[in-house]
Amino acid sequence: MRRGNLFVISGPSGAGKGTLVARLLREVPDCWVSVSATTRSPREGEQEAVQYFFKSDEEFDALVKEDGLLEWATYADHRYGTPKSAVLGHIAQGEQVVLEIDVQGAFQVKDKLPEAHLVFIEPPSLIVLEERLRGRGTETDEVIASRMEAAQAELARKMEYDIRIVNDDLETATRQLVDYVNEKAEE
Ligand SMILES: Nc1nc2c(ncn2[C@@H]2O[C@H](COP(=O)(O)OP(=O)(O)O)[C@@H](O)[C@H]2O)c(=O)[nH]1
Ligand SMILES: Nc1ncnc2c1ncn2[C@@H]1O[C@H](COP(=O)(O)OP(=O)(O)O)[C@@H](O)[C@H]1O
Repeated sequence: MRRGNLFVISGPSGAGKGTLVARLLREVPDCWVSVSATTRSPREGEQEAVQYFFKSDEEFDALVKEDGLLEWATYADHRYGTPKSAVLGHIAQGEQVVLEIDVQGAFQVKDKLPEAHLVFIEPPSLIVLEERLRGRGTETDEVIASRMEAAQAELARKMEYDIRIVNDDLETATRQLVDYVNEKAEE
């Protein structure tokens, strides 16, 4: 059994985090991805406890109050947080635990668990990022504008991460992510 590790994956909305994490899961058998709690509404096709645990504001308040979250942050008018006990349990079982969370949350995790490995997924350019967000077809123009604004602030912190992966060619980016996780798991 390999030693358990924590990987935090951040990057602007539309950079390809979800796509890369899905591919990582297929390639690394001892990998487990945390499901976050959020106050945003489900998108078409999203299911409770699969993409997120969808919460009302009151339910999210209760999670914060009972110290049930490893970290939480407000992103584009909604709150998102990582359920703590599942994450710690899976690391203790020797798994490669992945959090797909925003930049604010990533540094909260690093403060609490300094051994966490921070991975930043970069788009090839802001133009490509906007094309991908539009191409995904899940957000209104207003939401896309607010995510493009958030992207600038996120990209400004990329040098604080342990590794940056530019998601231009999907195969190349997948390989870089899989190799990084396997390398750390074997250290
Ligand atoms: N801090 C924090 N951020 C999260 C969490 N879950 C998701 N996020 C981030 O919230 C942002 C918006 O996520 P989402 O609404 O699913 O949009 P998407 O990333 O464009 O698919 C992204 O940057 C996610 O990485 C969490 O538990 N904590
Ligand atoms: N390397 C890539 N080349 C082209 N399109 C991509 C690439 N990676 C992801 N995409 C597409 O870009 C969109 C955003 O990707 P997604 O994984 O949802 O981003 P995020 O989770 O970071 O918000 C999706 O439609 C996805 O299929």
